[in-house]
Amino acid sequence: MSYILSSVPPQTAFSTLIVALVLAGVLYSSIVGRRKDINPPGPSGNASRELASGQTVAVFNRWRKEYGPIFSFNLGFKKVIVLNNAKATTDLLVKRGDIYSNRPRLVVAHEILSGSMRGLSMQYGDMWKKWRKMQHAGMNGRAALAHREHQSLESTVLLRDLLRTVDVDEHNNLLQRFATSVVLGISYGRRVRNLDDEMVKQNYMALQEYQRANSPGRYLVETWPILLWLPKPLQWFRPPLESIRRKDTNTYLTFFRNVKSRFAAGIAKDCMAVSAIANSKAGSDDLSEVEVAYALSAPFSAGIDTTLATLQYAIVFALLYPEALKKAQVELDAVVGHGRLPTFDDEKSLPYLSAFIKETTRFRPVVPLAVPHAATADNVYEDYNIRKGTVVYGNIDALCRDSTAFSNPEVFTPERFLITSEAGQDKIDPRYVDFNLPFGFGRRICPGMQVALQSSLFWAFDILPPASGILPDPDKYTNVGLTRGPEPFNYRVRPRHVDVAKILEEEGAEADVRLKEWEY
Ligand code: HEM
Repeated sequence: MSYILSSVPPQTAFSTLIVALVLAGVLYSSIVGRRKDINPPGPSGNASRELASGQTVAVFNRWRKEYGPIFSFNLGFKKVIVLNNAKATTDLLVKRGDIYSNRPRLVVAHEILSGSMRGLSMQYGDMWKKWRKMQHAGMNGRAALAHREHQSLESTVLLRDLLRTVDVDEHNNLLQRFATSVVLGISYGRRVRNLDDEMVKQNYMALQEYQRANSPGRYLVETWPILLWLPKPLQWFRPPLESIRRKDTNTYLTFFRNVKSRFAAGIAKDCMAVSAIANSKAGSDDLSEVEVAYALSAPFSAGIDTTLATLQYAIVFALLYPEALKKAQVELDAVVGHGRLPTFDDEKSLPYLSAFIKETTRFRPVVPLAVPHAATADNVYEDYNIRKGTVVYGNIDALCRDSTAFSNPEVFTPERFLITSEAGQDKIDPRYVDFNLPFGFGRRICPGMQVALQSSLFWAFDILPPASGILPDPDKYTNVGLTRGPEPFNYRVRPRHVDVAKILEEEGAEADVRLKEWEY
């Protein structure tokens, strides 16, 4: 998932001229009596340099200790506010969803390169609402049943292949292939057999261009959108970006039209593309064909790194907390037994396992700062006047470590999510019942959060330290845009009982055949 912090203003004579214009604007607004800016405390000056280290989470957490739960700073000409407690994030990002559901403006990556069609960075408004409706329709209801079937089959193949493979690098490829296939199954009803797949490569290419276009300081127009007032032929930055856009558009349209042909032939699997085709009404003001084609790429940009990192953390915590893994396995043995793989229907009977997964997402949230929101109107909160256009981060990492919400937050404790009985009364903190904090806030909350994580890994395998005995350090991260995962680590898997290999080989062979329905 990518949404990089904004760009650094360059020091040129031209910028001096613009500064003069901006100052004139500020002077004008103070003369006409605008409410005085009162910002939360924070570091002075332009914070770009400090944030350029790429250690944004660590820097934010340091500033939180220094300036308090709501702090602010300047990034170029942008004002940024970071919310670090549950009250402020709920008050603003959830309860004032009508004001705080926008995204910061991305002139190059979103507007020019993507024709304003990428939902993740889309401004809040009618088009985003249609985009979001399409995401929901494609992930829930009838489509969800097809996703579950596809995901279960892929999961069986994954376990079988993990068992056959000793090399940990190869394990990571298998996990990544699994996450990629699940996500492309959601968008296009299509399976990915290996990571050299053309659809995967082309999607990655488009994503890399988007990330490159987002690199801080790369484009003057990002800091000075006033350059968009130049006649188009004079906008020197535009032609290469538009050429990439034509290529991306072509790629996405080809993917979508492929599903359309399969739909017409009656052979398309249920997926987001199919639900978009089925729900579109001639002559309506729905998303256009090209907008739908772009919308179908959203799960690829937002769903793969996040799913993969969560799976990797589940393995890390199984290694670091073997007693928690053991409890999950005792539960699996009691509910599922040794004779078959777990299914989605077992989920409700596996509370400890589901608590383990929740705790995994809390203990090291994989999108630690969510995706930045932005305010669409001036408003007052506590003692502060927050201006329209202010960028607002909900610091998920800090919220998940808040000791007023989670007792002993630095200890991995799935039990906190279990219902306990005290004096004959069932007890659970209501905040934990639908725990979705790692998935963001309010109207922008992750639409893919129902894409369930797999339970069968722990059914099949004991997760063991490598021969070297070196365990992973959960505080060493690999960052990909706004997503983070653990640094590469070693481990071994060992089948838990005599029947595992036989079941995985048999069910794996059957899954290979059934998955052909998703192959094209
Ligand atoms: C464990 C896995 C995942 C985590 C932790 C996660 C987390 C997040 C977070 C924190 C946000 C930002 C919410 C905000 O702005 O407040 C987000 C947005 C989003 N996620 Fe996920 N996500 C996960 C998996 C997925 C999957 C599997 C998909 C798709 C199949 C997906 C699709 C999206 C999309 C499209 C958005 C943008 C929503 C918008 O801007 O309206 N995510 N996710």
